[in-house]
Amino acid sequence: MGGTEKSDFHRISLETQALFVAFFVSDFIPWLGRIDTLTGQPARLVKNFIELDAFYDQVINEHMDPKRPRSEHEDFVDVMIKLQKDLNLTRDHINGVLMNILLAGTDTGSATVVWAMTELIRNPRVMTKAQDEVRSVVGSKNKVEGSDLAQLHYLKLVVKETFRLHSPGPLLVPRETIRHCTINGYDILPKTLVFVNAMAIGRDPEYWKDPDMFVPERFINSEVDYEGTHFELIPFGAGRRICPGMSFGTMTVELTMANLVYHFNWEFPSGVNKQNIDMSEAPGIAVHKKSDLLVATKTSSSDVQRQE
Ligand code: HEM
Repeated sequence: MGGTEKSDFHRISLETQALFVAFFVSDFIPWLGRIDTLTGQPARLVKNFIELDAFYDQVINEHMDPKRPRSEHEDFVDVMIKLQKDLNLTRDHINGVLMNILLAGTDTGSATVVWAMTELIRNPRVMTKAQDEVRSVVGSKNKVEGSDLAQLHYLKLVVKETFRLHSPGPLLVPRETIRHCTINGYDILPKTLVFVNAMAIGRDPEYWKDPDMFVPERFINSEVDYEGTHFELIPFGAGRRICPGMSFGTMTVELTMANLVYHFNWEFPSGVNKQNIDMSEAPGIAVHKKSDLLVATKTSSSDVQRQE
């Protein structure tokens, strides 16, 4: 993809994110749906989906062009085109997978990396421990690879603690009840739209000691994981709509974090410190840090090794 396409996609996906959390009167009072039409919300939705489809079409067309320069590795669009006949895939299938990966699979991971870096810089003890682990496992290889991840036990706890405290998709995907049920004494009628607040659950003092503290060690000797069976930690949801990209997403975050702490020493730039750093969240389907994380790098890992 060229530079222009990337920025085009960024613009379109920002609009998609905005639409996910936009206010539609008809969500609350269905018979007043005309107000949405008057404010132009449905037209905005349609325009956004047309733009998304056009973008995916362009990517697929480029991949089908026989004159396209071959890259060393196939990407997932190449693979799907190759498998199209064998698996009976239509263009809509490829388009749908592209949408899943590009919309559901990128923003969540990037938001997690920013929150994890923020917590590491606020907690130098944790940062040093993670750095020591990564640097001792990777040594002078100069790059953390996927195969190193199995040995990065502490780094994995750092990512897990980030998922608990900063669940990137805090309200999961909305559910609709199919029958009457009672939760905590509240009657929930059939066809009620239900939101599960994974972030609030991850910070619930009934289940977590010092819930607002960033302490990756809390998971040592704990059987709680985020794979959808321990309901106190559900950053990827649970049940049949659980995130299908959980392993891929976790691995991407772990690998990115491992390389960031391996290569650089990080600190706050002058004027910013643990007390005054802005930890507020921006509204959106994936919750990003509201203000950009400003950081300074001190030395690279190669400098560190040279000093040793
Ligand atoms: C750090 C990374 C990620 C996080 C935290 C995350 C989180 C979530 C959450 C909370 C849900 C809603 C689950 C529910 O309501 O029970 C979800 C759904 C989904 N995620 Fe992820 N996700 C991540 C990465 C990915 C990746 C890499 C992909 C694709 C390659 C992906 C694809 C999807 C899809 C397609 C759904 C909708 C599933 C459905 O509704 O049936 N996600 N994700």
